[in-house]
Amino acid sequence: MNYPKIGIRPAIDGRQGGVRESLEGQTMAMAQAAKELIESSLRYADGQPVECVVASRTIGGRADAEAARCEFLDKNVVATLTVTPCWCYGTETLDLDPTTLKAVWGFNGTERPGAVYLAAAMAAHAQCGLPAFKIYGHDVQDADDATIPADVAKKIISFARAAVAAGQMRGKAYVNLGASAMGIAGSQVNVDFFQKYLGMSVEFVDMTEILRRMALHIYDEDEVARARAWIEQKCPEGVDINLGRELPRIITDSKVVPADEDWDFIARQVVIIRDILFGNPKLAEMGWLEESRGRNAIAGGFQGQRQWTDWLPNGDFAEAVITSTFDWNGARQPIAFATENDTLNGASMLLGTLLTNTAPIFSDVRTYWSPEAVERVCGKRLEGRAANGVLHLINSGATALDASGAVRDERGESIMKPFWEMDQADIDACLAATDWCRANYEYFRGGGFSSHFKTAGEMPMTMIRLNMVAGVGPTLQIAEGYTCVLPDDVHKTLDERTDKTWPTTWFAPRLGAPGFETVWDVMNHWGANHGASVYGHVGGDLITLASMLRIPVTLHNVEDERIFRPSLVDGFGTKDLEAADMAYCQAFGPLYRG
Ligand SMILES: C[C@H](O)[C@@H](O)[C@@H](O)C(=O)CO
Ligand SMILES: [Mn+2]
Repeated sequence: MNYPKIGIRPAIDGRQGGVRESLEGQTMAMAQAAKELIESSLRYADGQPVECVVASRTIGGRADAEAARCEFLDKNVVATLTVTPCWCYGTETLDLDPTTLKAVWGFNGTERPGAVYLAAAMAAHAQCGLPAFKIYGHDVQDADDATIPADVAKKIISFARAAVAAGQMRGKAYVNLGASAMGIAGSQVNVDFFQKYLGMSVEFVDMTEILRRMALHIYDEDEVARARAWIEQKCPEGVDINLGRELPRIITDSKVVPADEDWDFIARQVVIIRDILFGNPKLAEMGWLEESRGRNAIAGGFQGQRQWTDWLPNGDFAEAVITSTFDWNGARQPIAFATENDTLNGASMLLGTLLTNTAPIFSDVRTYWSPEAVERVCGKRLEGRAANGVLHLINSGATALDASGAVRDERGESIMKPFWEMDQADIDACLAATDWCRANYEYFRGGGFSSHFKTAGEMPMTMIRLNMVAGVGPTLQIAEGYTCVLPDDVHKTLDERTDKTWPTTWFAPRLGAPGFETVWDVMNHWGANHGASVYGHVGGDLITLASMLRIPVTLHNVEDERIFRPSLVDGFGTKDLEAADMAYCQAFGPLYRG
C-alpha cells in the first residue's frame, strides 16, 4: 500500500566554509523530530501509523531542492513540511511542486534567523501562488534546544492530519449506488466537485447490480451466513409499528419479499454492497474476477428511496453497519456511506471520519425544539446543555451504531473510538443499545429494518455540511456542540411525534459565534436537510482541510485562535477572516482544478 506521505525538507543556509557545516546537525535533527512527532501521533483510516519521508540531505539551494523532489517522486508524498533553524534562500529552496500541500516551520531562535527565512518563504509562496502553512513558535528557543514546543507541535499535527485526510481521498472513488433520492439535490452527484475539490472519481452503479448478484449468487455464501448468524444473535427486533394497521393494497401488494425473509435478504444485501465498493478475493475464486476487484471506494451511498424501498427491504441495516466501527467480523474501519444517496452529506461524513478516525453519523437536521415548545408539549423545561434548545438529529439508515454513546471511557463518559480501540465489550454495548424496528411500511413498502437507539451520553460532537451554492461552488458549514441526554419521558414524547423507529441524537451547538446566536439560528442557517457528525470538536481541523481543498467555510463556531489556514490567506485580509477565506478560495479555485 503506497500510503499518502509527508515529505520533510530540512532547509539550510547554503554557504559552505562554515555556516552550512555548523547547521547540518541541528537542521537534520529538526527534520527527524518532526518525523517522529507525526508518525507517533497520527494514523491512516485503516489504523496504520502515518508515514513521513525525510530528504536524504539538507536543502541549501535549487539543486538540493530538486534532489529532494526526485527522492519523493515514487513515494506518494502528498504534502511537504520544510523545517529550518536558520536563514535560507526563499525561492531557491521552496517546494515548487504544484501538487503538494505545504507547510514551513521556522525555528524561533535568534542565533540564526529561522523566523526571517520563514517570513521570506511565505512571501515567496504568496508571490508564486503556492499556499503554505506558516509554523512559528510563540517563544524563543535556545539554539541547542531540540524540543518541539507544544504550540509548534499542535500546528505540525493539524497540518499533517488535514494533509493526510486530503491525501487519502486523492485518487479514490465515491461509489454512487442508485440515483436521485426523493428530489434531494445532494443526491444528484456533482462529478466535477469530487474530481476538482477532492481529487476523487465517482463510480455509477445501478441498484439492479445488487439484484443481479443476488440472482447469480455472486457473493460468498459463508460470509452471508456469518452475517445472518450475527444478526440473529446480536440484532434484536424492536417495536413493529405496522401491527394492527389497515394498510392499502398498493402497500401490501408492494412487499415482494415475505416479511420473515427480510433478514435473509438484508444479509445478502450488506455483503454485496460491501463487495461492490471494495471487492472480495473470494469472488475471484468463484470465477467472478471483475467483481472481485471492487471499485476503489473510500466512500459511497445508496439511493434506496424510492425505487428500491417501494418494493424491496430497505438498506438501513447495510448503511448503519457499514458506517460503524464494526460488523459481524469484529472491529474494522468505518466507511462514510450515505443514505438517500446524499453525496454531499456522504462527502461531509468522509471529511469528518478521515480527520477523526471515528464513525460518521448521517442525520436529518429534523427539528429545532425550543425550551418553550418542549415545556408546552412535555410540561418540563430543558436543562443543562439542552437548556437553550436542541436539534433533533434523526434519519433511518446511515447513523453509525457508535452514536449510541454506549462505549464509555475510564471515567464512564460516552465516547466514540477509532476502530482499533474498540474491543468486544464496546461492540456488544453498541449492539445492546440498539434494536431493529421493522420498517414503517408507509415509508418503506418493501419492508426491511431500521436501527433504533438514542444517543445515551453527553459527547462533544461536530456537525458538518458541504453545500453546493450556485455562483460560489461548494461551501462548508461546521457546528461544534454536544449531544444531550433528555429525561426519558421528554425524549419519548418528542421522539414519538416523529419517526420513533429510527436512531435519535439530541444536539446542542455551542452558541456565541456569528450565526450561532441561538440554536434556532443554527437550524435556520443550515444549508440542507442533512448533517454529518463526528466525535469531538474538530472544527479547526475541518477549517484547515477546507483551506487546503479551497472550499470556503461559510458557517462555523470555531474560535479565531483555532483557525489555521495558509499564510497567504492573510493577503486577502485579516479583519474579516470569513471574507478573506472566501476571496482566497474563489481566487485560487479547486485544488485539482486541472
Ligand atoms: C422516510 C422518509 O422519506 C425520510 O427518508 C425523509 O424524512 C428523509 O429522511 C428526507 O431526508
Ligand atoms: Mn434524510
